[in-house]
Amino acid sequence: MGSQTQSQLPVVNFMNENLKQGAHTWVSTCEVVRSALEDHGGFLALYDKISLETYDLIYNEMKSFFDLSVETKRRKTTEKPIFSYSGQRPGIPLYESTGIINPLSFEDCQKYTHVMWPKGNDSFCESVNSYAKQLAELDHIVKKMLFESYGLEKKKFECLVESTEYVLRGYKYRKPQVGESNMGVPPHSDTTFLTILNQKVEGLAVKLKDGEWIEVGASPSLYLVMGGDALMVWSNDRIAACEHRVFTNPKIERYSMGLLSYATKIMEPQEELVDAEHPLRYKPFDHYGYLRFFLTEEAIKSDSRIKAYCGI
Ligand SMILES: O=C(O)CCC(=O)C(=O)O
Ligand SMILES: [Fe+2]
Repeated sequence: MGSQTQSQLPVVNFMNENLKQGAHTWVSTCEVVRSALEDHGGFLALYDKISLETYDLIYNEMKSFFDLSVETKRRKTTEKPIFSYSGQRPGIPLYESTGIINPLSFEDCQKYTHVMWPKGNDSFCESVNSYAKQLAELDHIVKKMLFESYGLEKKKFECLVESTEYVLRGYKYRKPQVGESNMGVPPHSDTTFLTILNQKVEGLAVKLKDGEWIEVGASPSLYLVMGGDALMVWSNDRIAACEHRVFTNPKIERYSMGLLSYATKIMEPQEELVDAEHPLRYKPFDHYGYLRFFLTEEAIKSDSRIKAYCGI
């Protein structure tokens, strides 16, 4: 056998008791998080704050959502672009997903639940809210580490958190029919600032910087953390959005969950990340403007939608 090394996506352990701000492990983990994002646009997180009970509940509740009629699932829940239900799309026929906006607010979870189940569905509402709250803790730690690793002020981190809008997305992929491809979602990067994904069933793969595709495992404590297009702008291209794709297992339906973050305020590349080696690459960025631009003809025919929208 040759001594060929296999490329890997970094794995960061967030279950470590020493992972408290200021501790030795905290500082070294900040560096691992930043270099993984800079090198590959993402990493795997081991995170056990979400109990098995919450994990089972959220996937059961999401199954009950996807079991609703298409007409019900398509009910309008928001005016915002790309945040609502998506399914039965010709290019990706196996794929369905729904987004719950601001899932950290119990009231907003209730509003969403009420549209889908006018007579109420407390267990859906409670599961969404508690799952999102627990997953947002991981999102906060990752962002805090990234800010610290770049030496940015705590105040800047707090501003970002304040201007963040979360969307909790549930995904379902039906089994392909005979003769149908098992492609779930083709290679793409997300429009988010950060995306955190967990999958109940395998199928997700990530492209490393050397071009190799790496399969992500399925486990209740395993999360894929990925930078999206907004993180590219924020980091002035030091972090490239993570390319990923989904192939389904032809024998089983696939479910996954994601916590996606967006910026509600105009975002600019961090001035500390602009220097002679990294000249300013983006104009101030309106995340919701970008989401509206994303599906226009101009965006679709461009080489890079984010560069076409606000690149310099
Ligand atoms: O199903 C998944 O795990 C990820 C789906 C995805 O990447 C997307 O919808 O952007
Ligand atoms: Fe994606």
